[in-house]
Amino acid sequence: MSFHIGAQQGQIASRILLPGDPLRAKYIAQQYLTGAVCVNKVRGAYAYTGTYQGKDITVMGTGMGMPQATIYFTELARDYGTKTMVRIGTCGAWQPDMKLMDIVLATGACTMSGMNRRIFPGEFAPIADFELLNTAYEIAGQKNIPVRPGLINSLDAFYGDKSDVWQRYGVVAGEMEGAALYTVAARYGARALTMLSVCDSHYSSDELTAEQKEQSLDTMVQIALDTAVAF
Ligand SMILES: O=P(O)(O)O[C@H]1O[C@H](CO)[C@@H](O)[C@H]1O
Ligand SMILES: O=c1cc[nH]c(=O)[nH]1
Repeated sequence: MSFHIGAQQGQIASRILLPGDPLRAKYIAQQYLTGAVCVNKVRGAYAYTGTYQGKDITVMGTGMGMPQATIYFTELARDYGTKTMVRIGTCGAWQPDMKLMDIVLATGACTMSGMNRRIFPGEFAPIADFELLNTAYEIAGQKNIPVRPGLINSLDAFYGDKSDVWQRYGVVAGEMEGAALYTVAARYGARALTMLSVCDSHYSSDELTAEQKEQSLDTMVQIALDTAVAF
């Protein structure tokens, strides 16, 4: 057990998928994992461990925002020795040519979050692990699934006032955890990637429902599973 996770040592796999939504984790475990066992229920941050293509894998919900998610990222890497961490989140589209369900591979994460300055004593540049990123890109290509590699912005405030400066600098999406994942992974020697599915847009009123965010992100999930078990 760690301070916030009830799983015993050995019950968390070295590779893990990390949705924000714990019910997305439950859906993925039920749909894709063989022999899935729920290994954490503390605070509703459900974690399930099973196998995919014969390899151990865990999927765990980390909640919304960097203060909460950072607790889980840290305890998973530091206390359970997790080495391959793939966030599978939702995001807002920040470029006009993007639509619902488009998949982003976050090459790096801009952030103005206080969290990153508290984890690292300065201005760390949070970037994806290149091999993980490249593997996800290649797997998507093999499946003929278009993906958009690019910079994201990890925000503290979902409802903050928006500036268009990020869009002008080519940032493709906004979400709330990726920068912290990349920084924590660097701190503990894990590899990390953030993959995102577009659930709303700056340029239209289209948005996914809660149920769709839970149970219809299969295209991204399948790329993430195939990527994670390559490590
Ligand atoms: O769908 P998840 O993975 O939670 O990701 C995004 O959705 C939440 C906000 O609606 C934030 O956690 C944001 O990062
Ligand atoms: O616009 C959005 C959509 C999902 N998650 C975010 O953080 N922002």
